[in-house]
Amino acid sequence: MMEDVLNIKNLTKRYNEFCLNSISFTLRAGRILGLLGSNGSGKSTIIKSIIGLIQPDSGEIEIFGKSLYSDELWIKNKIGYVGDDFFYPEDLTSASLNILMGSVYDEWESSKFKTYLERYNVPKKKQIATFSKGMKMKLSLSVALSHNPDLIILDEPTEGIDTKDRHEILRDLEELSKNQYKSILITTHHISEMEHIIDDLVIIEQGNMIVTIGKKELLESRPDCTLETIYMDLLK
Ligand SMILES: Nc1ncnc2c1ncn2[C@@H]1O[C@H](COP(=O)(O)OP(=O)(O)OP(=O)(O)O)[C@@H](O)[C@H]1O
Repeated sequence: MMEDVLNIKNLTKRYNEFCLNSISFTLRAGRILGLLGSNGSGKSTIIKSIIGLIQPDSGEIEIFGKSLYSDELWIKNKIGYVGDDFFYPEDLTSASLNILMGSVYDEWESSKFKTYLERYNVPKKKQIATFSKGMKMKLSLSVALSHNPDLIILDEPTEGIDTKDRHEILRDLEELSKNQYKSILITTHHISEMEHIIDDLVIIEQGNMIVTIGKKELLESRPDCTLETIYMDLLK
């Protein structure tokens, strides 16, 4: 039986006019799960709840069979996260960040970080404060992939990144899941670009769960359609 890496049960969070309404899904080991939904449907709210950046009103979040709050430090080491929030000290360079991260993460791999910086064309000696949006995203991704996380959580990780590097990143994610058995939760608005790497889907709309399903099963239900077409139809 495949191991459950992430188990979300009845996750609920209410803001004034928005309600994330009892969301449940599972991410299994070695799989890539695409979390899809329109702008404002609640994807980042789910992701920020999983990594503990926001406090949900109710529901359960289990990571590797443990409650999110039971062993926060252990779980933080196990998760690589990239989102629109940038946490790193901007007066540093990528090279000095490499040293700092060695004291933050138990399994920091300095040489792996250097390899990612080179592969994604991230400057090493430039001050992070002067980085472009795309450079910051690629730096966050390089950090997230360099401390040996078993669960990788990516909130629109290819936003603002040029075509060549986007393809490089998608290839790396596929390799991490297929060859290294890492589990990946990813949100995107670029379904056709991600289609080939995604194994499972969770589709939400206005805070409500539409479907959680395997990609293969979904494509087989509409043999002549692309994932994007099926997705658009589901939102109607
Ligand atoms: N701190 C907050 N206070 C009040 N409302 C919020 C807050 N954060 C998010 N929301 C609202 O919650 C809803 C869901 O937002 P969320 O960022 O989760 O959507 P999303 O699916 O990630 O959107 P996008 O695709 O545009 O990134 C939106 O209506 C948003 O305005």
